[in-house]
Amino acid sequence: MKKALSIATSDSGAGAGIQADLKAFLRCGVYGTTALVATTAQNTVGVKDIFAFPPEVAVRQIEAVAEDIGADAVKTGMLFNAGIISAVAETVARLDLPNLVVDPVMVAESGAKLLEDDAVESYRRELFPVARVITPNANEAFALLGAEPDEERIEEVAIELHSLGPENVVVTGGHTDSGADLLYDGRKFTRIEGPVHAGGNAHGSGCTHSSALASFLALGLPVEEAARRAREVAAEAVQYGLGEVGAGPGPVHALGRVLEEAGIYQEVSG
Ligand SMILES: Nc1ncnc2c1ncn2[C@@H]1O[C@H](COP(=O)(O)OP(=O)(O)OP(=O)(O)O)[C@@H](O)[C@H]1O
Ligand SMILES: Cc1ncc(CO)c(N)n1
Repeated sequence: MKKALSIATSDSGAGAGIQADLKAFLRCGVYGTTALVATTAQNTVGVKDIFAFPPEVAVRQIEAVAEDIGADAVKTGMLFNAGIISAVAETVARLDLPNLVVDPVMVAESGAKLLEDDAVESYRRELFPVARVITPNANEAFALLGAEPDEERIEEVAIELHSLGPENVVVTGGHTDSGADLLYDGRKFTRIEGPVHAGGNAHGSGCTHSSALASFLALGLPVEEAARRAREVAAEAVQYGLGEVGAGPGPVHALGRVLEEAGIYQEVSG
């Protein structure tokens, strides 16, 4: 079985964060491991508290996973501060871990800030240069460049982000009118279209997408095919989103369709 490592933060409500990552890994058929860098006291309504661990906590977990289990791909989610981002970048490079997908999580669906202001520079200088793919959503793509959101300029922004060093940029479009993701590989743009599911139970869609992308890279797919399949998995997780869980936007359900096809969806979700 191929393996994927998530370096990210806990969401106590388990819709996003490291919990969403493990569900997405399972959905995609890879063995998921985790390095927890911080924890949130969070539910579907909002983020009440954030507790970050010292960077060494991340380093030791990544080393433990790498020396025994290994990783065919790695994804990073919420890393919260500059110290953690630097430590993760150094460790992933030192251990030569392949297929790094960086999801530069900045703001929660509920509006809470999930990244300290001075940490943006660490993403730009330290983590993006070692990434195979970065997956900002449209708002994050502009914020990473200190620019105001303007959908007309999305291609320019992808080019500018690519110049910071990642091999590929996927700007996710969950919050745009078209709902399309945009891949830029340094030469050409590819629009990744697909169904848009209304309903608003999309808490964790970004985490699910970046984990699915890492999974498909771990399985050996080329980036474009991995990005297409990742959008399908994320969209399907939104389609099966669990409105009945919590009072806020419900968590995505990465395994919804798989459970339905197995005939056990009602027992689990009903
Ligand atoms: N309503 C939707 N219908 C179909 N696909 C969606 C929908 N919302 C998001 N997606 C897909 O989910 C993936 C993540 O996109 P999005 O832009 O929402 O990420 P994000 O904003 O980082 O997520 P999060 O809200 O978890 O932080 C993308 O592939 C996107 O196309
Ligand atoms: C822990 C965590 N990671 C990522 C997100 C982004 O959705 C979130 N809300 N919480």
